[in-house]
Amino acid sequence: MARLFPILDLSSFEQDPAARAMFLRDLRYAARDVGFFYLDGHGISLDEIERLFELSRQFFDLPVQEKQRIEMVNSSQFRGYTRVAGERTRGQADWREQLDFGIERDPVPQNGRQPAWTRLHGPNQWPQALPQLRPVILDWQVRVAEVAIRLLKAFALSLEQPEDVFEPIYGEGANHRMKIVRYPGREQTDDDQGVGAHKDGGFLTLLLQDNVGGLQVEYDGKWVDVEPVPGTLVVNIGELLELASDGYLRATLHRVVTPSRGAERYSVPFFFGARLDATIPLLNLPEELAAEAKGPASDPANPLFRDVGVNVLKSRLRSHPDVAERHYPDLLKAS
Ligand SMILES: O=C(O)CCC(=O)C(=O)O
Ligand SMILES: [Fe+2]
Repeated sequence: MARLFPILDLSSFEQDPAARAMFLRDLRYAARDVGFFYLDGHGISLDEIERLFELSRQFFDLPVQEKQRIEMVNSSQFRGYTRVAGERTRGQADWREQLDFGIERDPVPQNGRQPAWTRLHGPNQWPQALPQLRPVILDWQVRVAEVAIRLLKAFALSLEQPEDVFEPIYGEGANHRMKIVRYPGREQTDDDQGVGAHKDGGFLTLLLQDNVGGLQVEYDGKWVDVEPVPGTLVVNIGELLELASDGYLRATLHRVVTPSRGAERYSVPFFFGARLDATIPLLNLPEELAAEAKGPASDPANPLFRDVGVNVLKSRLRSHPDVAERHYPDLLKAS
């Protein structure tokens, strides 16, 4: 049976013109028809992958008090630890624990005149009890951001745009977020919802999953398993790339089902986003592609803004109401 989610080899994009043309064609179909595919040939080694999983396991094995010392609610940048059921998707608790990171930088001093999203810049929270985690995460951020940029260039070409058409969104300080995630097994909950059905809000998501399985994508009205393929990253399109391509590229609904009894699942989603001060470009597609573009999906419950910072802050406030209440009460009052 043909695979619904193809495996694309990014290294063939950097080879001879024939291999490159084939890669671009496959990429366009994969991203348009299902919006999900596996990426191989990305240059990240199995050792790097294993090291990251090993440190994730060590982090989640820490005593709960250690994890709570860096709870996300301490951070106006939405960085840090979220306990099981601490995050919500469409109002329902997600049965997973996670540690969120963004770009490590100083906060922007506030004088009340900057846009609210400037408060999203700032430091991460690192676990004191596991100092080895920090260099591994910082390294992963660099490695995967590079892959995302190579891939965005390929997306641009596959849409018959100049290779650097997305440069304004990632040049000089792209913005991204990532997290390490643990889904506990069925013996700890009756709930199926590891994470509820959603689309990703950024540009591109590059996900590392272990070999347990549970990620599902909605295709043709059914939920289809994204089986683990060792060494690959699972790539999916975010809503802002869908918006930029006038719906030619699809942001697809996906979810994670709670692992079976006695199992647990680890994953590392990396959300490549645009600079917070960017405005999403609207691509001018050639006629034959424009004819196939469906227009971005519009969901009245989830309006999309072309101003990236506004969009990112909107979705962070919605996912983490405790952070919103502690650090953004001014915005909650206004809305
Ligand atoms: O853990 C996964 O496999 C996917 C998680 C996910 O979709 C997300 O965090 O946006
Ligand atoms: Fe997702």
